[in-house]
Amino acid sequence: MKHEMVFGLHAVEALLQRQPERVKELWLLKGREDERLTSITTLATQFGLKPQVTSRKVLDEKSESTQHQGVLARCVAEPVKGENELDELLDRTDVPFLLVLDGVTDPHNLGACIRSADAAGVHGVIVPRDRSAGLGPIVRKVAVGAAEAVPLFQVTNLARTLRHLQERGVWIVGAAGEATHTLYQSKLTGPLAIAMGAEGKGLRRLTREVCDDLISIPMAGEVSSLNVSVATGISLFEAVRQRSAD
Ligand SMILES: C[S@@+](CC[C@H](N)C(=O)[O-])C[C@H]1O[C@@H](n2cnc3c(N)ncnc32)[C@H](O)[C@@H]1O
Repeated sequence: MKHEMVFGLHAVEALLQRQPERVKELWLLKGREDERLTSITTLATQFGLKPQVTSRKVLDEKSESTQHQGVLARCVAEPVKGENELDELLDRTDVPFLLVLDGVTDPHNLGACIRSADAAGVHGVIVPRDRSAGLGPIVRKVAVGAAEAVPLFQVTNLARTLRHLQERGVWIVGAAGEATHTLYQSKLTGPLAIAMGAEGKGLRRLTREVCDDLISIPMAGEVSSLNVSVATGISLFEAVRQRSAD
């Protein structure tokens, strides 16, 4: 059975709240006492887990990071969700609201996008299997628990998946700085997927061609583009605004 490390206060707490059965070992930093750690200890104890108190050096080594915030869990790796699980989500969701990330490779950006997706009420995030950061410990830590809440679907051929979404009635809107009309002029109600491009290259040509609509976020200053996680937050919350007024 494959295992993975999850660290960070929010990520480990969310894991214990949502999927405690996956957690096999839990380490806490010696000498660190605060409300959050107490809550994690209480949750762990409820599920029969005995946290091991250890030094910063051991936590750094085990997590291969210094960003663990004094909390580290070893857990059974989650099976990767793909096209079939995405179809199941569509079957059970009346008005799907999806986020597509076309090759976001920086785990901090992916984590921040998942965090915004959770806050906006997105039902699922879709990424290409080969050209994206996976759900590693940094992504989970940056997503502060959202990675345990919002499903991530890793698909083999993104353009094919987008066409399949269209066949199932989902409207695909791509965000691209050079689009001639803006996010605020676009219709973001109904079954919807918003597609964002990669940090360097933006949306790939095939992805762009599949989109039903391309929108830009107006830029007033000198720089030509926003960070992808910032653009994701702006786009998702414009959709939330339109969807709640609908
Ligand atoms: C850092 S940008 C990529 C910039 C890239 N040079 C390009 O030409 O698209 C990453 C992604 O964020 C989104 N984005 C950033 N700024 C945007 C804007 N002003 N309007 C629409 N989308 C934007 C797009 O999806 C873009 O592909």
